[in-house]
Amino acid sequence: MSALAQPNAPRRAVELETVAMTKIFGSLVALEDVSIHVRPGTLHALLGENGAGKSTLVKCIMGFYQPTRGEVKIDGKPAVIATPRDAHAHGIGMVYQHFTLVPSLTAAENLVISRAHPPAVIDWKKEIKGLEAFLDTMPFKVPLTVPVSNLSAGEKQKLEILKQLYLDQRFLILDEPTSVLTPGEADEVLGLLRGMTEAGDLTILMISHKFREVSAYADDVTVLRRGRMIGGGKVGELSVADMSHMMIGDTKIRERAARKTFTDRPVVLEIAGLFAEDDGGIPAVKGVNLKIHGGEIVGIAGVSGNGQSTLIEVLSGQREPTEGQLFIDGADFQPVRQQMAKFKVFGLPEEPLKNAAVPRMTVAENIAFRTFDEPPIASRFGFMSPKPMRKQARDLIASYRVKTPSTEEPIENLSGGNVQRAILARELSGEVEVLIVANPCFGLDFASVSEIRSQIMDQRNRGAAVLLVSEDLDEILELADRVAVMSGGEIHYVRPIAEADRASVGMAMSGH
Ligand SMILES: Nc1ncnc2c1ncn2[C@@H]1O[C@H](COP(=O)(O)OP(=O)(O)OP(=O)(O)O)[C@@H](O)[C@H]1O
Repeated sequence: MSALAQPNAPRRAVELETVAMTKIFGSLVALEDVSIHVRPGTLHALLGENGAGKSTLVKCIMGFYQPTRGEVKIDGKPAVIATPRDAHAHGIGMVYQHFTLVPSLTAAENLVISRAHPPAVIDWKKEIKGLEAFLDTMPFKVPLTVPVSNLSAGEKQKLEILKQLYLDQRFLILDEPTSVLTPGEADEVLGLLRGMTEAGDLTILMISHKFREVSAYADDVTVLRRGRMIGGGKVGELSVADMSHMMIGDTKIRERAARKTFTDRPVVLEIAGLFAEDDGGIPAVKGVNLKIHGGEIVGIAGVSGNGQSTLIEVLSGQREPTEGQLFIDGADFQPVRQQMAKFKVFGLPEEPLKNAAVPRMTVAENIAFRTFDEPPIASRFGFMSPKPMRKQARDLIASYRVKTPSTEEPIENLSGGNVQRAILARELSGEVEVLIVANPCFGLDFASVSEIRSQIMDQRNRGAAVLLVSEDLDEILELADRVAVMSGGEIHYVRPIAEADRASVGMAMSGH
């Protein structure tokens, strides 16, 4: 039945259970006998370290994967979910970490085309009226007639959620829904969703790595570890320490080294008068000048979509600038492989599986990628030598706690967080003079966040010049020596960390 067919009789919150859900990939048991019960009208958090099986569980619920064993029950009855379409028919929808809206279309257009059977000829007057009536029943509002590309990240995320509600999905799976939002937006969105669950209009299963949000907004929690359900219960009866212990057991979290003081810090990386365009040929970086010293972390804060991605693409050689120059130690620098090796430039771009890995190649090959033509991996005659390569990969996998069945697994089969760890292992393990990282902890569990931030600080303390682009203001305030804010493709605000407070950085982020 279409969403608009019964505008006055929306579905109520759905109850969902998984019964002994098991998923085996080759020799890897990704999920084993996981039985969770998500009560109707509750917000249920799903916690677990990277690779614990959270995505596999929700993909089985959504019909992207067929479980090896086990079943899904909806409102107490076994449900056949062979495809995502079946899941939608049962009222189950999913909101992903990344946006799925068409940027050039308006919110209204996006909503109408998302219907399973949009009309061949659309009566926009009638549709807008219908949409306004629908929005009146919702706790969120978004502008209907503005192209989605002009909406803020918070508005886009609200629209993604609204789209599911418009399609009458009453069980929403949210995959780290707040990772692209500012803390204020995150509280607003979660608060409104919580209101809907309390009213009995919606049930939510939320994958999260943020204890603060779980404690503040979730009713119940389930914790997965190595594919098994390790614990859970009512959030009100569990402390953060209880939940983190369930997630990682007795694994020790590495303490961050203190910030070393340097007496002399020469300029290492200089960005001079840089201009660049985005994919659509629109100016995205407009005259950026920045000098980064050895032993210094400069954090670039900003709301996503203000030119940071384009800047990172230029610095990592993925995009040609239209104007401007880069220097390292005063010498002209072109970000091509040979010069990156010469100047010891390393980094982590956004979406590392796409931009920093060869998805079908093995974990060992991907970890060796930057060093495959150097001894001991390359032999004297230039052939790759698999034994030292595997040994090096095994050592790095162990020290960066990358979860993979073996060094020979295609890297695309690793969980998102583990791909990130594998690439960081490759990039941080050598001698680094310049480190350029974009959202290095995006999607990582708390133990890995702590580990990766420690590694970044270690490189700084060893004298590397670090450019850290992050949408997470807390990350910047925690790591950076200086804060720069990028807004509308320009950098106007640059302050030493001691003079930067959250309010003034926030103002600069919003373009003031
Ligand atoms: N298509 C696949 N083929 C082989 N192994 C897979 C596949 N998908 C997932 N895995 C493995 O299953 C395990 C669980 O992965 P999953 O993506 O469910 O973890 P996760 O808890 O969602 O992690 P993250 O927080 O990093 O997203 C991992 O070891 C992963 O490598």
